[in-house]
Amino acid sequence: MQIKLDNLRKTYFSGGKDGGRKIEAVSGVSLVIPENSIFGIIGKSGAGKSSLVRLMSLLEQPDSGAVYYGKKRVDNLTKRELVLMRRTIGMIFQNFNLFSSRNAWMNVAYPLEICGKPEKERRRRAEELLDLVGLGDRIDAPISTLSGGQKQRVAIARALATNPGILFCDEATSALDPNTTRSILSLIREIQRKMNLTVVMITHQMEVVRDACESVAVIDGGKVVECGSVRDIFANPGTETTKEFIRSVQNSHGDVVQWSSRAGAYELRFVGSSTESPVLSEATRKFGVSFNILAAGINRLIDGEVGYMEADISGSDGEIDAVIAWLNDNGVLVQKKGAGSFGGK
Ligand SMILES: Nc1ncnc2c1ncn2[C@@H]1O[C@H](COP(=O)(O)OP(=O)(O)OP(=O)(O)O)[C@@H](O)[C@H]1O
Repeated sequence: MQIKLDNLRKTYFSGGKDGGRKIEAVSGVSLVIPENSIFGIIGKSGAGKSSLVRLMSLLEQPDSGAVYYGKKRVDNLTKRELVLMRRTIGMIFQNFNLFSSRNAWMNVAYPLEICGKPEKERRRRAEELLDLVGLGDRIDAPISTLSGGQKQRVAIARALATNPGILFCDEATSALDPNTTRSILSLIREIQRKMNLTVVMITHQMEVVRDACESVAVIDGGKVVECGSVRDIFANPGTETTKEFIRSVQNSHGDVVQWSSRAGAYELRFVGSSTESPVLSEATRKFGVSFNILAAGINRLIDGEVGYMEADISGSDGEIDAVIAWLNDNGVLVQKKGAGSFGGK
């Protein structure tokens, strides 16, 4: 199901409405999240992610603006309509929110209990879902005996119990180690494909966006500051906030190898077929310039790769201008360091 947000606003008052400080947590957010895809919403602490997800998942009403699931407006439902609509949404959280007094299958079956399904049916569905998330052999396990990754698998199974069309993942991997994070992200991708879900991943980790999402919105100060395909955003980040997020993943996994303490004067990004052709040697031959490469690396995204390089370019001003124009035409985005974004975005 497509999700559309139309100019959403939400203000909170810290310390009470009278005389308290006014905080515009969500400040005019409009987004279209395509159905049957994985969409990331990334922002730093305090950017407004949790406030936004509460509005999108109908846990809170906006002060103004509208939320649509498909063609239906859903931010102004009656209590009864809301109960039914909530069954079309699954949610998972950073701290799993499982009942420690119930074992694995009883946690998964909980939403079905609320819907009044008989025990036999609840058990059968819970078994099927625990199997799907790789815990078919831990159906009766007490929650306290499960690892963090296994707990999140139980939470995913529970979120899917009512067969929702939308899955919200609110910092779902933030409490997990890198290997477990990768396995949970790959499970979410597998489930998304199998069940044709629209998945919204709220996160502060660019790894999550890089490893799981097709599109992403970057939020800052309650506003969307940048939105697009993950590939375009990695290739050509338009804001300092996005650049910082990208730098954080380039450094954390050693994706960029830097063999000089000195930064190169130019940043080059290779997208699509330019990652596979010898463009730099061709550029050297054609324009008589030379490249001194100081750092390079690659980001592997779910639908391709974006190469990154820092280099000095030697030649006359005219030669350098000509080679940059030629590289741009051949799928390599070039930017003088510290000169804003590529392509004048
Ligand atoms: N219920 C509330 N009452 C008062 N202020 C709130 C409330 N919820 C959020 N805020 C404020 O709104 C702003 C955005 O907070 P929010 O929790 O949405 O950000 P976030 O991006 O999810 O941050 P984090 O990653 O740290 O959870 C913050 O200044 C926060 O203090």
